[in-house]
Amino acid sequence: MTFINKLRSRWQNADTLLCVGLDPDPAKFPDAFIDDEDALFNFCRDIVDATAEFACAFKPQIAYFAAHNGGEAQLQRLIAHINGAHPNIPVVLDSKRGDIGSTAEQYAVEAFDRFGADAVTLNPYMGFDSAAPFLQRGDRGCVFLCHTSNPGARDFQELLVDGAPLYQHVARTIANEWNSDGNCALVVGATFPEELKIIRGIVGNMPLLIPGVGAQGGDVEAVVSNGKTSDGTGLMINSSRGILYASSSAGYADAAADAARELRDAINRWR
Ligand SMILES: O=C(O)c1cc(=O)[nH]c(=O)n1[C@@H]1O[C@H](COP(=O)(O)O)[C@@H](O)[C@H]1O
Repeated sequence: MTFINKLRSRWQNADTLLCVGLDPDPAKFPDAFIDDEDALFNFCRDIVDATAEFACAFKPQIAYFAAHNGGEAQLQRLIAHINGAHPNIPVVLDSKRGDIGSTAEQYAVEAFDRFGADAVTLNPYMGFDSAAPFLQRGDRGCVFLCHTSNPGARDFQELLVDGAPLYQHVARTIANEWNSDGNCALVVGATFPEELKIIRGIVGNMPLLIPGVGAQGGDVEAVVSNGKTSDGTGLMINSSRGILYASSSAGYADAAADAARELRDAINRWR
């Protein structure tokens, strides 16, 4: 099944728009993981299994694994675990790739074949040929940065180009020219709800990945009201730290499940 169809099925069947972000930081782990060589995998597996029923997608962030010796092997095991134990939940590998075509081909193999992800986050700055190796894998999703959640998003993304902010050109070009196989999605920060509304107006029903609720201060009501499609879907609203580190005690997995349920419910109130 394609990434987009898997995501749409999950939205419908599990009634959730919550994306659980997997950004494992050993400094924040419960004490039980102190001498555990597989702590990245074991901690994330516990979080995945506890939160799966509330998730429309999982989003592992590659830097949190690649920063550690042996971490990428644990990321590989983690995605294999999700694909095996929770096969209806798509995995978005957050690696924000983008390079000349020949190198991008290797990054596509990394995301889709080595790691087995359903979708990958991509930086569109280098243009169409840098995206083509990913776009050509029509069954997999290409999630392009459009208007990011951080304060520096304004530095380039809001610069006026031919009378319109650059992020609007990105949204329009991807929706009208890069999405011929229907496998594109965009990243829009929860911290920019007005821009989210404009982007939704440009891209129709295209899925949007929305990071920035919780720790970064984005407002759930504004995100859902401004970002949802007419059928009340269209969004993967991500929370990482707010779920992973809901508790550092022995009950961390139950606390993560409670945090995921609460955010799923808060999102559903505004759909
Ligand atoms: O592509 C992303 O996922 C992303 C884009 C963006 O604009 N802002 C952003 O925070 N992210 C990622 O989303 C996650 C947010 O984590 P929390 O702020 O802890 O929920 C991190 O993995 C970030 O790398």
